[in-house]
Amino acid sequence: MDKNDKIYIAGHRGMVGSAIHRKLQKEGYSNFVFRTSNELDLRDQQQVAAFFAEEKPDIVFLAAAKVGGIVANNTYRAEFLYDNLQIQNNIIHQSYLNGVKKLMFLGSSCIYPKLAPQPLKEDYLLTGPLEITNEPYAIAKIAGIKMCDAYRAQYGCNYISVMPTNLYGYNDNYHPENSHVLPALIRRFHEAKEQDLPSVTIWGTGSPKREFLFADDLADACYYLMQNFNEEGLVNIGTGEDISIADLAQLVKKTVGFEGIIKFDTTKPDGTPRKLMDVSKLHSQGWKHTIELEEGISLAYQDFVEKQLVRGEIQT
Ligand SMILES: NC(=O)C1=CN([C@@H]2O[C@H](COP(=O)(O)OP(=O)(O)OC[C@H]3O[C@@H](n4cnc5c(N)ncnc54)[C@H](OP(=O)(O)O)[C@@H]3O)[C@@H](O)[C@H]2O)C=CC1
Ligand SMILES: C[C@H]1O[C@H](OP(=O)(O)OP(=O)(O)OC[C@H]2O[C@@H](n3cnc4c(=O)[nH]c(N)nc43)[C@H](O)[C@@H]2O)[C@@H](O)[C@@H](O)C1=O
Repeated sequence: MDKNDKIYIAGHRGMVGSAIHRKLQKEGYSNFVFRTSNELDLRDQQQVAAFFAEEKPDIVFLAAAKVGGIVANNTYRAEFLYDNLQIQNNIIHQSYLNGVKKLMFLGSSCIYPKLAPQPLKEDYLLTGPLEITNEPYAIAKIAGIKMCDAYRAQYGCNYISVMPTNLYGYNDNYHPENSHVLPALIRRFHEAKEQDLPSVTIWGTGSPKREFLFADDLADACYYLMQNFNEEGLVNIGTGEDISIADLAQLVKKTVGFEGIIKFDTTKPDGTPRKLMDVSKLHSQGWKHTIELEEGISLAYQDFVEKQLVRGEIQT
């Protein structure tokens, strides 16, 4: 990447896209092109073709997607498959037609088989059945990896794929039903404290384990790999450490300062029992995370409080 390259961050208002933007600004990049989903619907082939022909970006970060937690993935199965395939097909194909120098595709740890051995190595891709709650999303993400590899093999495009673990951070989605677990718990514990409630209920049994990476660490890794990684296949991005959902709830409870008890709603799905990333490929490339979970939850909670109380930006 050169300092005067024209950089298109698809999804620049989202949690990941905004973190990548902050990181690139910090590194001295300033030639950006952005479109919100209202200005450019990335599912629309003609709109995307016209945008690439007009703007001719040099570098693309593909961080736009239909994103959500376990219940959103399971409820809006059609949109998670259709929107994500459309968005990534349009961006990757138009990048090829318009001579984009390098593209990064963001997948997810849910591409791995539900019962794959732990930790999850990159070569476990397509070795077994997927977790059913997010199968449509995972199928779209797997197609994205294969699309980058196919354009590299046939046309020599330098398109790389990274697989982030579960993320959290600034600009997260705090929707009560559709969000991921960490923002959901931050909000629920905060509201319970505010309302002086005796208990907070979390979904599932509490026994599944998840790994969490702060979005600014992810952005740092994305920038690093954009400069140093030029191969087919995929690279996991995570911390290599996980925690049970019950223990995570205790951490959020402590950070928020809630004093009641925790209950479990076992009518809600647990999803994959465990999704611990093998990060040896990432570490061998020379990158490691810096923000540990407790610190990250504290930063995310401050951001939530500020957005909710000061700017009224949290969705209801
Ligand atoms: N959050 C997580 O835990 C994880 C996320 N990822 C991946 O990281 C990437 C970013 O996720 P994250 O930042 O969390 O998601 P967000 O929901 O925060 O942001 C997604 C962005 O995508 C844009 N977008 C969605 N649909 C369209 C559309 N039809 N046309 C144009 N833009 C659209 C939105 O734009 P606008 O704001 O303008 O509406 C939004 O800014 C995704 O690829 C996701 O799969 C991977 C692993 C975990
Ligand atoms: C990033 C990843 O995110 C999704 O997969 P997931 O890891 O299952 O994500 P999740 O954050 O929604 O849940 C994690 C765990 O936490 C439990 N849990 C408890 N209480 C709440 C709760 O209140 N909300 C949510 N969402 N989960 C809760 C929940 O039951 C589950 O056991 C994919 O669909 C896919 O999008 C993907 O790639």
